[in-house]
Amino acid sequence: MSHTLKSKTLQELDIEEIKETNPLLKLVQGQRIVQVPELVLESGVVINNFPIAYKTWGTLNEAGDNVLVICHALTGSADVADWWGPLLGNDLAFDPSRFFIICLNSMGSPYGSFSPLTINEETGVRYGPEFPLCTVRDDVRAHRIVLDSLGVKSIACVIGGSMGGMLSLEWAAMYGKEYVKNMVALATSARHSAWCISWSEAQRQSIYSDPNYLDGYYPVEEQPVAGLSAARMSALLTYRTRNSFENKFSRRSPSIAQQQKAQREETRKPSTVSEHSLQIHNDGYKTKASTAIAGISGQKRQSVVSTASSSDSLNSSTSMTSVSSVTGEVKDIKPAQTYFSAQSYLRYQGTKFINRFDANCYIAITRKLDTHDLARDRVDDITEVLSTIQQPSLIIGIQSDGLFTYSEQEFLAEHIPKSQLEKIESPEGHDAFLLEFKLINKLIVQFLKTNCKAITDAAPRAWGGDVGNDETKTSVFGEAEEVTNW
Ligand SMILES: CC(=O)SCCNC(=O)CCNC(=O)[C@H](O)C(C)(C)COP(=O)(O)OP(=O)(O)OC[C@H]1O[C@@H](n2cnc3c(N)ncnc32)[C@H](O)[C@@H]1OP(=O)(O)O
Ligand SMILES: N[C@@H](CCO)C(=O)O
Repeated sequence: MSHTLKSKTLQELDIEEIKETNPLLKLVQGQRIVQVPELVLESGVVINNFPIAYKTWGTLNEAGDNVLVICHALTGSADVADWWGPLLGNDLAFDPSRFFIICLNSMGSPYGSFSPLTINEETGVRYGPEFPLCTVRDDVRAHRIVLDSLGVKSIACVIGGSMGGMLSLEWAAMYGKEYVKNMVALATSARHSAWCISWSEAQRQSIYSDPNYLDGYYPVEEQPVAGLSAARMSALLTYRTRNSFENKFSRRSPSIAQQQKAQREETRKPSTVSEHSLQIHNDGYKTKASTAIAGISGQKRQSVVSTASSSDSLNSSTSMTSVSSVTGEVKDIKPAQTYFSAQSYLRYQGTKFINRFDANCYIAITRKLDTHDLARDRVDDITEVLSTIQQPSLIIGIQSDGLFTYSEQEFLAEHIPKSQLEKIESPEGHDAFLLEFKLINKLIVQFLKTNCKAITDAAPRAWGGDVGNDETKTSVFGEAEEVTNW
C-alpha cells in the first residue's frame, strides 16, 4: 500500500473555484473536497494533488469506529440523501445519531473527485481523454487516505450497490476484518461479467460514434450529447426489465405532459408525402447531421428522395396505399402509430442525463467497472479471494436483475464464509436497489442491529444536522417520485 496510515489533515479545496471548471459540481450540495498528495494507481501511474469529494452525516466517536462507509453506483455522487435518502435519518439504516456516515465520490465521476474534468496541473487544461485508468481498488485506496485523515480507526460497516457493491467487496478484501468489520453488497458481482462488459462497450461506442466526440477533446459546453444520451438510454434498459416496461408503458402514446418533458422537436407541417415519410423516419435523430439533412434543399434533397422512392416503387405492387410518395397529398395519409410513451421516456431520460453527466467521465467510469475482478493479480480461483472475506456480510440480490444476476449474488454468498443472502422480489430489475427502499432499509437495520450492536444499542446523540433528504427537494437523479410514494 502506498498510502500512509498516519492521520494527516488533507488540504481542503475551494469548491466555488472548482465549479468554474466543472459546472456539474453545482448539482451536489453540502460536500467537501480535499486534496490527496499522492497515489500510485494500480497501473503504476502516479497521481499527485488530486481531489476526492465526500459528504458526511453524524459525528465520529472518540474511538473512531462508529463509521458507515456508503459507496455510490455508476452515476451517483457522494450525496447519499439524493439517491438513498429514505435510508438516511434517525433510527433508519443510516442513522446519523449513532453512526458517522461517509460517502466518498469515486474517481472518474464528474461530481468532485479526480476525473476527466479535473485540471491537469502539468498542462493547465482538463485531463479529458488523457485521464488515467482508475480501478475500483484505486478508489478504495484513495478513499482510505481520506478516512485516515479524518481520524477513522475502523469501519463498522461498508455498504454499496452495483458499482458501490464492488467497492464494498474490495474494501473487505483489501483491508480485512480488523479494519472493515462488516460488509453489505447489493446487486453486484465478484467480477464484471462478459454481459456487463459488452453493455459498457456498446455504450462507449455510442459516444465514440457522435461526431462531436472529437477523440474526447470536445469543449465541455459542446459535449457529444447525442452519443451520451443514446448510451444512457441503452444503459437504462439494462437497469429495468421487459415486463416493467410493458407494465409502465405498454403501447400507449405519451401524454402531452410527457411529450413536453421529452422535448420532442417541433417539426413543421409536411407539405409532401416524401417530407412526411422523412419526418417519421428521422424522428428523434438529434445530431448536427440531422439539421444539415433537414436543411438540404432543392435538387440534392430531391435526389435523396427519388432514390428512396425508386426503392419504394419495388414494393408498390403489393402496397395497399394508393397515395404516391412523390405527388400524393399529405391529407390522404393515415400512418400507423410510431411515437410511443416508452420512446418519450427514453428520450427524456437521455436529455436529463446529458445535463448531469460528462461523456469522458462516462467512459472512464465504465472502464473502471470493466476492470472489476476480485481475483485480478491475486489468485487464479476467485473463490479463494471470496473465502478470505471473513467479515459478517449481507448480500442482497434482485431476482429480476438481468445485469448483475441473482445467481451472481448466490455465488458471492456461497463463497463468503460468514454471509447471509437476501432476495428482493421486484419486477424492476437492477435498479430495484435504488427503488425498494423499505425492504433494503429493513434488511440493513436488522443486519446492523445484529453485527454492530454496541453502536445501534447506544443512546442516540444529537448531531445537529439535517440529513438533506427533504421529500420536497428536487432530486438530481430523479428518484423523487418514489420517495413521495413511500
Ligand atoms: C448509478 C448509481 O450510481 S446509482 C446510485 C446513484 N444513483 C443514481 O444516480 C441513480 C441514477 N438514477 C436512476 O438510476 C433512476 O433515476 C432511479 C433508479 C434512481 C429512479 O428511477 P425512477 O424514480 O423509477 O424514475 P423513472 O425511471 O420512473 O423516471 C421518472 C422520470 O421520468 C419521467 N417520465 C416517466 N414516464 C415518462 C414518459 N413516458 N415520457 C417522458 N417522461 C417520462 C417522469 O416524469 C420522471 O421525471 P423526473 O425525473 O423529472 O421527475
Ligand atoms: N441507475 C444506476 C445503475 C447503475 O448501477 C446508475 O445510474 O448509477
